[in-house]
Amino acid sequence: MLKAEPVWALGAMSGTSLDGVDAAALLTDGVTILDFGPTAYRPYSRAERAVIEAALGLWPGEEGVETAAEVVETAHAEVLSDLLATCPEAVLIGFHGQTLAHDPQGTAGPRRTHQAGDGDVLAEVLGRDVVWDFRSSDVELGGQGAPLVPFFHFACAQWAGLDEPAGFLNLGGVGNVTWVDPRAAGPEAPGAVLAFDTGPANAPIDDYMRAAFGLQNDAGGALALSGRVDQEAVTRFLAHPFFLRMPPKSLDRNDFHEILQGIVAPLEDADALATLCACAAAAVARGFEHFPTAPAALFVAGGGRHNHALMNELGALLACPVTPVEDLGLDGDMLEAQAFAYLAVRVARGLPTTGPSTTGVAALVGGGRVSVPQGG
Ligand SMILES: Nc1ncnc2c1ncn2[C@@H]1O[C@H](COP(=O)(O)OP(=O)(O)OP(=O)(O)O)[C@@H](O)[C@H]1O
Ligand SMILES: CC(=O)N[C@H]1[C@@H]2OC[C@@H](O2)[C@@H](O)[C@@H]1O[C@H](C)C(=O)O
Repeated sequence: MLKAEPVWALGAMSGTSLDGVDAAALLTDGVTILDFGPTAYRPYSRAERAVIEAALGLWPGEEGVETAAEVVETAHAEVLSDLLATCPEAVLIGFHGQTLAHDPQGTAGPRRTHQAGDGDVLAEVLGRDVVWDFRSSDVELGGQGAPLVPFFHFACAQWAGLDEPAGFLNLGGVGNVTWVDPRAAGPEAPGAVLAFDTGPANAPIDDYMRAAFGLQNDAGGALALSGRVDQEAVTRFLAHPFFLRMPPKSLDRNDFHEILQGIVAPLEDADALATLCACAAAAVARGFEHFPTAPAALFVAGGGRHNHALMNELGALLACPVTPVEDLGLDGDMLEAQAFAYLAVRVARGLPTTGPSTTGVAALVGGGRVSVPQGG
């Protein structure tokens, strides 16, 4: 087990938007953020993305999973060895892997979650201890297995010197939000955080752009900004049973695929995109109803903060200021990668990574397996 001294760790995240791997270095003792280090990004090629996409919804042992895992491992080995070259002092690596399937409710079989990529392989290639499989034990113990970033959001709030409750929103493929009270003693203290997935965010927007135009995304939300929101469709979207559930709650990438397909089908392109942005923002606003107190501000990370239509919708719906996490001095493209560096150190120190207020697990849980390089 690591001592309580700060160490440099690397973290890597391959998110639900399937765009690529984010990696970042962090100096931490697993409680406090002491410094942010270099970052790196490695996009998936079209062919790699297609392999991963074909494996979405699959569980270990099913055909296609092994090939997807190899793509994930190769991309991570590349980006993490580049990052190690710029931060050789890193002693530990947090490796999330790629979620292929997530069913913590057990709606289609046993309750389970599946992240592709083997930590043993990366430990061997990179010559460092690798912490991975962060979600399984939480799900086995009755939790949602997601979101995992909330304890790091708490550390970010303290690092930024916030002194009243605030929200941290991640707009990735899926959205997740953390209400944080930075005055609490630590992230695991009662009342420190409340977190849950909010709903779909960029994934349906990207899927639409790919199908309609062969593009990766609606850059800056430009097309959505020229469209008109179908408010009646947003109301239909909000009738989805997910919004009736109390947190904790989490989502798989395509959980809203069918309903959103139905919503956009009759609309013109620009109106469809404007409506998808309005749905993502309305889902966040619904989430606010669960917060213990009104947050002083909502700080937004993830690629969706670059989508001005989405950010405008959020600003219009929420009573508090909505701003990118850059306003706190944080890097909104790397927050999740940094979170997995932070969580890796917590695992190595035997500290919990999730709890009743983040995943709904009955007690605090330290998720994650540690792979040690052979002979290391
Ligand atoms: N300039 C931009 N304009 C619009 N959308 C953007 C822009 N830049 C990135 N995005 C979108 O942001 C997403 C990537 O963000 P991010 O890396 O935060 O997601 P992720 O980590 O893959 O997903 P998740 O957090 O759900 O796991 C993609 O859907 C991408 O299309
Ligand atoms: C199962 C899974 O991989 N969920 C992702 C996804 O992407 C955003 C949201 O849904 C969040 O719950 C989670 O990722 C972040 C890193 C988390 O666990 O905090």
